[in-house]
Amino acid sequence: MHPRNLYLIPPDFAQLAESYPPLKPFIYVNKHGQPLINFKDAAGQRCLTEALLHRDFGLKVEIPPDRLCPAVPNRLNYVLWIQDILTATLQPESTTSIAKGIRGIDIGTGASVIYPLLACAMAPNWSFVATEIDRGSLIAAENNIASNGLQNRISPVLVDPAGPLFRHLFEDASVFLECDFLMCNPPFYASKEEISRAAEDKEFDPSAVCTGADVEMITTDGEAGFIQRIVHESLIVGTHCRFYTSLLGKHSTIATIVNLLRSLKIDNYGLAEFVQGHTRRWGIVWSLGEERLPDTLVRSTSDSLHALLPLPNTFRQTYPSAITRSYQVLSNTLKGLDTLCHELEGVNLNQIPIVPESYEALATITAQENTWSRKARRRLEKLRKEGGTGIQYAGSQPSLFLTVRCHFIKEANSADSPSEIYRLVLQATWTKGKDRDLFETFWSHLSRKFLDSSIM
Ligand SMILES: C[S@@+](CC[C@H](N)C(=O)[O-])C[C@H]1O[C@@H](n2cnc3c(N)ncnc32)[C@H](O)[C@@H]1O
Repeated sequence: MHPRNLYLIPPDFAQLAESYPPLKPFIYVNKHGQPLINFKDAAGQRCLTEALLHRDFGLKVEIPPDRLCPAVPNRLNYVLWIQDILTATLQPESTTSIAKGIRGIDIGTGASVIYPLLACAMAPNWSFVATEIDRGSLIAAENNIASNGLQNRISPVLVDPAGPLFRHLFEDASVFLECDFLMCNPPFYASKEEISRAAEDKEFDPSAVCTGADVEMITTDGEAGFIQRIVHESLIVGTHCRFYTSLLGKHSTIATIVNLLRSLKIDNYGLAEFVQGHTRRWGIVWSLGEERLPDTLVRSTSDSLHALLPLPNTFRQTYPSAITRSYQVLSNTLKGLDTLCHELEGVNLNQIPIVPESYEALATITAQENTWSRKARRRLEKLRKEGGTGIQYAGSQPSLFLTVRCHFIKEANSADSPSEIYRLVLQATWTKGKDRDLFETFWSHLSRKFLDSSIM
């Protein structure tokens, strides 16, 4: 579960019913005296969702009995993950700054409008376009939006099931031209037969009754086909949307979508795993822009995803603590690459500081091109000898953005020296750019300089 999920500790149902009395009839006490809810009772499930949204988010929501009842804790995992992605990549110069607000699209919002309502309840500057093909669900969604006074922040849109999923929204200036993210909890199945098979295999939520109507659960090409359509439309919309995301309910879908992204040369993607009780879901995100996603958010540690993960955006190397000159090595290396822009914070050390863990040198670096390879340095040298002033980059955008951090970590030493020693950690994080080779060659150059200094 997401570490910021309110439901890391399961709710006390008796207390919840006190704050939302309509829940009381659905509570029973088990033989250990524990108040519980029967998740196989659809009315009880619905009332629980309404109670949690009411007590924890101040939302008034009515879910029609014949439509999908969303489980709040797992819907919250997905919203929190998107919040993390946006927080980690929000650039001051971003076209959709905090002042303008965060704008998202929810594909297939359902009667509960669960994602837009949760997100808007948590963040006052978020707004949504929420699409739906089912007129009944859309009417219920409109009522839920109005009950919460969110008509000016959530715009429900009825879309044609045979038409595009979202690309047309970008052609219609009355909706919007730019957005920060797209999210979707797609229909899982390709047919009724698949639903029956999944029920036999107990693939989904074995402990809860599924309240979804066919229109909500079934789509012609199934979950994978639906997300493939999102990928193909994202190629058309491009960077008008910063991050495309989707929830995945089937493990087999992950490889299908990752392979599609790889075949389209989209390397800026990531995967997360959300575990909630018996339910396991995955999140996929990709971007056609330059903002690189932090490994902590998109390189899930789950073994089952290992082969499908993107390449890392952070490299780390440790060195003997003898490199007290880390700041100096970093500073000299950066100065030596004269066309590179950098800002360096930290202090020059002559010895290991008294509190080594508190030491940190930080550099923010941008580069227009490779000035560190042997070939590039020879070229610059030649230009200089010919009397030129070096390469002029006036007005051109940097192609590489990264941060470098040096700090110390404590390590218990081996038996021959029981005392604790410190090692220096050099870490580089790629934050923006399209050219992985530029980042990786810079890292090789920098880490080699540190290695050379540690053996001197
Ligand atoms: C699994 S439900 C998710 C509902 C809600 N977002 C939630 O998480 O509880 C999928 C939803 O997508 C809708 N849907 C199916 N095809 C769609 C399409 N082409 N465009 C927009 N919505 C669609 C269904 O009607 C349904 O409401």
